[in-house]
Amino acid sequence: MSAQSLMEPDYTDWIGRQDTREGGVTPNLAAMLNAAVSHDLSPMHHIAPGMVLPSLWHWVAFNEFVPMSDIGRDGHPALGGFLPPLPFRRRMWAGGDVRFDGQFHVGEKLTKLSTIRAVTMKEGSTGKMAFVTVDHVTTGAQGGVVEEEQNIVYLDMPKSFRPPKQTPVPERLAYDERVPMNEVRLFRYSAATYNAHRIHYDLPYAQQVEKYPALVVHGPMQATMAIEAAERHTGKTPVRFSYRVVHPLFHDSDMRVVGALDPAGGAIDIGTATFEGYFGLKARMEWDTGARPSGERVT
Ligand SMILES: C/C(=C\C(=O)SCCNC(=O)CCNC(=O)[C@H](O)C(C)(C)COP(=O)(O)OP(=O)(O)OC[C@H]1O[C@@H](n2cnc3c(N)ncnc32)[C@H](O)[C@@H]1OP(=O)(O)O)C(=O)O
Repeated sequence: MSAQSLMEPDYTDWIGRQDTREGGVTPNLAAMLNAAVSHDLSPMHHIAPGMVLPSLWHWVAFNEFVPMSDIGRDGHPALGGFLPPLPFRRRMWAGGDVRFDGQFHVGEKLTKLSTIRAVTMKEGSTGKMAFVTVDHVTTGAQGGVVEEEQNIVYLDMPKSFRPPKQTPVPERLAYDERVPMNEVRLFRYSAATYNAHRIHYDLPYAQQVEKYPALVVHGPMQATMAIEAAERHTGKTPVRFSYRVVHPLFHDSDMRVVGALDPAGGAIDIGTATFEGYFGLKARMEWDTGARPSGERVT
C-alpha cells in the first residue's frame, strides 16, 4: 500500500472523466422554473417557444432521471457513478464561474459535455471537506455556448449545526430587494430541477440527519435570482458570472437580493443575504465593455 493511500484516498483516476448529455428547456419546464423564481419585483415571463432563456435557466435543461435504486440516502444519485465515491455524505452546491457567449432559447436542443477537473481535500472552519470541480460546456443548436466551472462540496455529517463564518453585506448598495422564501418556493425549484435532495423539502431529514436548523435554500436558485436582479438593475447582458455560496440560507426567513455597482464599470458585485446582514451567495456579474472578462474570482 502506498503512503498516499494510507493518508487519504486517491481520486486521480476520476480526473478527466466525461459525460455528455442532450437536453433542452421545453415551454412546460420553463413555466415551472418561471413560477419558482419569480416574485413581486421580478414578475413571471410570458413563456413561448423560441423565447430567449434567462441567464442560468439552462441549469434545468439536463435534469437527471435515475432509477430509485440508484438514489443515496440524501435523495441525490449515489456517489460512485459520475462523481467519485468520496468518504463524505453531506453535499452542498459551493460555487462556480460561468462564461456566456450568445443565448439559448426555449425549445432549443442543448448539449452538455461535463468533465471532472479536480477533487481537492480541504479543511475549513466547519471541518474536513472535499471539493469536486466539474467543467461543463453547454452548446445550443443555434450557436450559443456557456462554459462553466461548478464546485460541489462534500462534508461530514455534523453532530450539530456548525455555521461557517459570516461575510457582512456592505452598507452602500445599489439595490436591496426582499424575496419571500418558504417551503413552496423550495418545492417548486426542486420540482423544476428534478432535484430530490432532501435538505430542500424533508424537514425531519434536514434537521435530524444533516443538522440544519431548517430547510436549505438551493444555491442555484439563489444564483438565478441574483443574476436576474443584476440584469434588471443594470440593463446589461452578462458575459461572466462567478459566485460562491458562503453561508446556507433557510426557508423560514425571507431572502435579500442585493447589488453594489463597481465604480470602475463593467461589473456589479451581487448576492443574496439575510436580514441579519450577511451573504448567502456572493457573486460578481461582468458584462461586455469591449475588454476581455477579468480573471477575478469571488472568494
Ligand atoms: C442544489 C444542491 C445543493 C444546494 O443547493 S446546498 C445549498 C447551497 N450551498 C450552501 O448553502 C453552501 C454554504 N456554504 C457553506 O456552508 C460554507 O461556505 C462551506 C462550503 C461549508 C465552507 O465553509 P468553511 O467555513 O468550512 O470553509 P472556509 O471558508 O474555512 O474555507 C476552507 C477552504 O475551502 C475553500 N472554500 C470555501 N468555500 C468555498 C466555495 N464556496 N467554493 C470553493 N472553495 C471554497 C476556501 O477557499 C478554503 O480554501 P483554502 O485553499 O484557502 O484552504 C445540490 O446538491 O445539487
